[in-house]
Amino acid sequence: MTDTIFALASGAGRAGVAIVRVSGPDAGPALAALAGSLPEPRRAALRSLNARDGSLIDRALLLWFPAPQSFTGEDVAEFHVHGGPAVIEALSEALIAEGLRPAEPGEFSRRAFAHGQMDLTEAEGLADLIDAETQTQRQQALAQMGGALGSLYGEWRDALIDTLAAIEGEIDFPDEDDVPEGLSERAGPPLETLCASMRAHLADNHRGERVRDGFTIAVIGAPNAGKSSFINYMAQRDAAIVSDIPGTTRDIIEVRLIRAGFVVYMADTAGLREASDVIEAEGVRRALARAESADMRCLMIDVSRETPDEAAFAMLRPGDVVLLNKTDLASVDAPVPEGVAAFPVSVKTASGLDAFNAWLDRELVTRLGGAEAAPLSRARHRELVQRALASLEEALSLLSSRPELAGAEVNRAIRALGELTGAVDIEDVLDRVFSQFCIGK
Ligand SMILES: Nc1nc2c(ncn2[C@@H]2O[C@H](COP(=O)(O)OP(=O)(O)OP(=O)(O)O)[C@@H](O)[C@H]2O)c(=O)[nH]1
Ligand SMILES: [K+]
Ligand SMILES: [Mg+2]
Repeated sequence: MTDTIFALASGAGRAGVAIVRVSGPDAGPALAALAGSLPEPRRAALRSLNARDGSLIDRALLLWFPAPQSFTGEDVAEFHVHGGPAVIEALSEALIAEGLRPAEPGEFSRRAFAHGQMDLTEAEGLADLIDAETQTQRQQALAQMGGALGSLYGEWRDALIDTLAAIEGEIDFPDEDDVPEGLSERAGPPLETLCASMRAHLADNHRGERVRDGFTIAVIGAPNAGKSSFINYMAQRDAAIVSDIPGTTRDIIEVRLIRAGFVVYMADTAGLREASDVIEAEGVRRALARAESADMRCLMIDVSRETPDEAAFAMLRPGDVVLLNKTDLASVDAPVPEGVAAFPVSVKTASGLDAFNAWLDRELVTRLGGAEAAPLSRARHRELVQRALASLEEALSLLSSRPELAGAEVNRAIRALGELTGAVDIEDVLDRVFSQFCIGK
């Protein structure tokens, strides 16, 4: 017997209205117990809510969605009450008295998924939409919630099931005359086509994941170059300690920015030099690791003290940027590596920073923008598509020599695609996906 669950579906805190959502077989009886009787399905009704002892909880607007026409596919009731913490507490107590229990994170969406109201990628899109803080995140989440990604993966999976049938037919009823060439001719081209589609799907420069999770920039350079001063300027607050003592920053200090409609995480790092103690050495190690993993490196150079050198530039990749800082103290005309942008700036006077910011915004739009929302938005999707692709490449190489092994590889790919949409029921995958939701979703 399924539990009946409830949760605050609107935001916590004081508000004009709070919505408490209930889902499960006892939703109707609980609603009737509190409101006196069930309102008409899908029509708002204003009623008094009373606790078991007859005391008034609140006057509320009620909605009753009998299964299956509801968000979860179960019987669902919605209580629109006044949004004070005491009202919500009293209503929660009354619902618990009716035998209901508070929902776990993501439990409503998980039930919707279990009742076929949405596939896994759509559920993820819904979670992303609720978390969306930028317009690009919102557009991407809406596209995914609309089923764009799920239907693509579903089409791939259907095509593979057909191909698998062809391969298995060949294994079970080998035609002496045309094995193995016949199979390669029939199953080869569709597999090649699918591999090409998957490769194209993966070759998106991680655009969707960057939009969803943020674009990362590591600010690196020698001690006292002005990295922390720069981070503070970008964040418009004193996020990192600035001092004239070289080696001030040891830990990585990350600030979150919204630029050109994209979430950007900019990391201040320890100045790079021969460390004077173990703590600084750890700071330098972390700085180098962050520089390695970031989407962009921003090398800061104090032009009043250093001439830019090969060793510092060696950390940069095309698309990275050099800030030639402290131009209020000295002027500079240094060559930078091919493909790397450079800006003479003074963090102290803010000179040159507008030009840098304009460049950064343009870069973000070029790298992450696009006429259409990127379909692939999570590392989970990328890993599974990669897994499916690897199996299909293996299958292609085995098709003519070992069709039964090729069939097993195609099966693996089908399973990976099934994991993407939730077509194959894997409890731990579902646990992982839905536990990232917050309560009330
Ligand atoms: N004149 C001048 N001084 C600057 C400028 N930018 C930063 N400074 C100064 O340079 C010194 C070092 O600045 P920080 O921001 O702490 O440098 P950092 O690169 O973070 O240093 P570490 O954390 O020690 O690696 C401070 O005294 C800053 O006030 C600038 O554009 N012009
Ligand atoms: K410093
Ligand atoms: Mg610093």
